[in-house]
Amino acid sequence: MKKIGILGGTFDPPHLGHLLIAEEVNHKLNLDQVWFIPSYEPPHKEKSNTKIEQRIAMIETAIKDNHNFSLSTIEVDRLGKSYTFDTIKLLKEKFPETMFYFIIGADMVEYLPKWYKIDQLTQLVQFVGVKRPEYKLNTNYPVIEVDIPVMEISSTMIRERIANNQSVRYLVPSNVLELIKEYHLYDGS
Ligand SMILES: Nc1ncnc2c1ncn2[C@@H]1O[C@H](COP(=O)(O)OP(=O)(O)OP(=O)(O)O)[C@@H](O)[C@H]1O
Ligand SMILES: O=C(O)c1ccc[n+]([C@@H]2O[C@H](COP(=O)([O-])O)[C@@H](O)[C@H]2O)c1
Repeated sequence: MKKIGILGGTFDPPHLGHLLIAEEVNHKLNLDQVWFIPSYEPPHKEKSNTKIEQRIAMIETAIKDNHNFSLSTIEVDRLGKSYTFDTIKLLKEKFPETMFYFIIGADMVEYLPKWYKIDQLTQLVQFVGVKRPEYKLNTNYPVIEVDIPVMEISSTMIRERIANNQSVRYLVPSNVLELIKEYHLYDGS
């Protein structure tokens, strides 16, 4: 049976935290691949101001040098709110022989009780939780913990630093930074 990790997210923009958690989980759980799945419309937060094409382009460039990583546009193709239950159901139909591991940071672990059809979802997918500053990983839901070097990086932090004219070098991959500049993202222009 194939083992595929999924990192779902808004990726506005993708940063080194995303890449490191995908890499660590991929290695520690011996996965075949990790698929990055950008949400079209996040289920629980404001729709991103960044065009979906630009979020996709940033993910593609961020992951292109890692042959274990790939992009899936399954949620973008579906449009509407991107509930994980709908995505996993579709993936299980398309790939019945694959075991899916859904990777989430501790902020999302804390939020699990509010996920759409969470009790059914935990029957379909194995959640994998990773530490994140200021959030707790302990939960009553079945979540495997994978140890990672904890990183205080978020997309919010990247957007705020750019808006305040601070450097984000070494917080996002350099090719993502080039795209951020090309698209004039987050700088108020
Ligand atoms: N530094 C990090 N450490 C651990 N998990 C992270 C980190 N950054 C993001 N994640 C996890 O990656 C997934 C996708 O995150 P997302 O794309 O929303 O980024 P974010 O940094 O949380 O964004 P924002 O600040 O805009 O809310 C989520 O499960 C989130 O918990
Ligand atoms: O399905 C839900 O109810 C649900 C609620 C919160 C988050 N998620 C998913 O969790 C992933 C991380 O969310 P986010 O907002 O941090 O990008 C992303 O794939 C979301 O679609 C899913």
